[in-house]
Amino acid sequence: MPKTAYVRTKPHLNIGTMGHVDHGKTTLTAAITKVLAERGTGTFVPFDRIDRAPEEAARGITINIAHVEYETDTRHYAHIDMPGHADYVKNMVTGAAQLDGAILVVSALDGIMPQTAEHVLLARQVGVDHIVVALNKADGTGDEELIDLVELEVRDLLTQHGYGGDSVPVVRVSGLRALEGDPRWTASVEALLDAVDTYVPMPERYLDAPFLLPVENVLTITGRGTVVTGAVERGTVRIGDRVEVLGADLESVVTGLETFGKPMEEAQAGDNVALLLRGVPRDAVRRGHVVAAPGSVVPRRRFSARVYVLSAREGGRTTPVSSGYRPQFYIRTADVVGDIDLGEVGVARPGETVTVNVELGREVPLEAGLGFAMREGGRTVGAGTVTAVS
Ligand SMILES: Nc1nc2c(ncn2[C@@H]2O[C@H](COP(=O)(O)OP(=O)(O)OP(=O)(O)O)[C@@H](O)[C@H]2O)c(=O)[nH]1
Ligand SMILES: [Mg+2]
Repeated sequence: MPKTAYVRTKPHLNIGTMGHVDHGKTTLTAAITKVLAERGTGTFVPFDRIDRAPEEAARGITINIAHVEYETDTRHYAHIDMPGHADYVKNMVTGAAQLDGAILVVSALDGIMPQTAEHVLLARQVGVDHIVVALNKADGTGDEELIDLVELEVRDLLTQHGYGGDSVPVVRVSGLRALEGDPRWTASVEALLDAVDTYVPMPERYLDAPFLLPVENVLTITGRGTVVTGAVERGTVRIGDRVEVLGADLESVVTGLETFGKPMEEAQAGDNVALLLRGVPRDAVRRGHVVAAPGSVVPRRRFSARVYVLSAREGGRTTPVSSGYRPQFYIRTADVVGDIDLGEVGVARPGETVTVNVELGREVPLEAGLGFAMREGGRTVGAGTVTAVS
């Protein structure tokens, strides 16, 4: 049976759930789909369809990012549910790099925890401009004053990272009770969705720019070929278009185009899509590669940047970094090692902001203004913005 084509009736945005492990992101994601399925604008995706890898089920945590799709009255959303566990921050960054807005899930019982703060910092760095807060597990405490304190704490954290914490919507919800169908908490999830609809603006989409898509994932469809997925950063692409895969150093032709299993004629900036690429071996393409209009971007290795070195209190290093330091750089969906040159200053202490020159281990598409995070040994050690590419 032919699949039903995607019909673009509402503006499309990419959002997602982030926050500390076990604060209820996946439960809330399932609850959102349930509430909207009951309204008739979505399909219910149960918890175990979101955390569906055997290891996720066994350990009771999210490891991989998962995508679900739904509509509110005014918008079509792709929603990425991200892992909160400290070991999978890498996957969280890949998810966050595709978002137009994020739902920060904070357990009202626990308040801010290390990955709450780390995710806010990383979201800021990879270009998420709007956050809505879900104070989750609000069913679990009879103490409203305690929740008030958590709310103040979260607003403060957001302000520290440039999100204007005073004006960010903070909605008290219970994903679990909403999932169980409790009317009070179903209403709380509806209130959260209304906040997302009204607070997260439709971003400017650069439709006229040359096509560019950072690769999030690579799959094989037996008998058809290699598929890459991700959110289109700019431009448009149609079946039959020639594209270049930067990182794999090959050219190909788009022979299929889908969003959430629905075929489309043309994908445009913001769309979360799967591209079928002709003649591309599965092993040639990886997360972090970039699919682009041929010749439209020249990948580079060297750039200068302003970098903030996280303090120990923020989970960063306790000792200074000096020239020759080689952390991993998280740029769009890529993570690539890079060598830091601090010039005459020579060292940077935790808590300082410095100008650095970087030489990456491989070429990636770079441009001034691009944000990135630096990580080492499983923790985030710095956050920066590209100032010039050389
Ligand atoms: N009381 C209460 N418990 C909740 C609520 N939401 C989630 N939980 C419970 O909290 C635990 C963790 O929920 P998850 O949804 O897996 O949390 P998560 O944030 O997705 O966890 P990671 O993805 O591993 O970071 C589960 O036992 C849930 O049943 C809620 O609103 N109220
Ligand atoms: Mg989860």
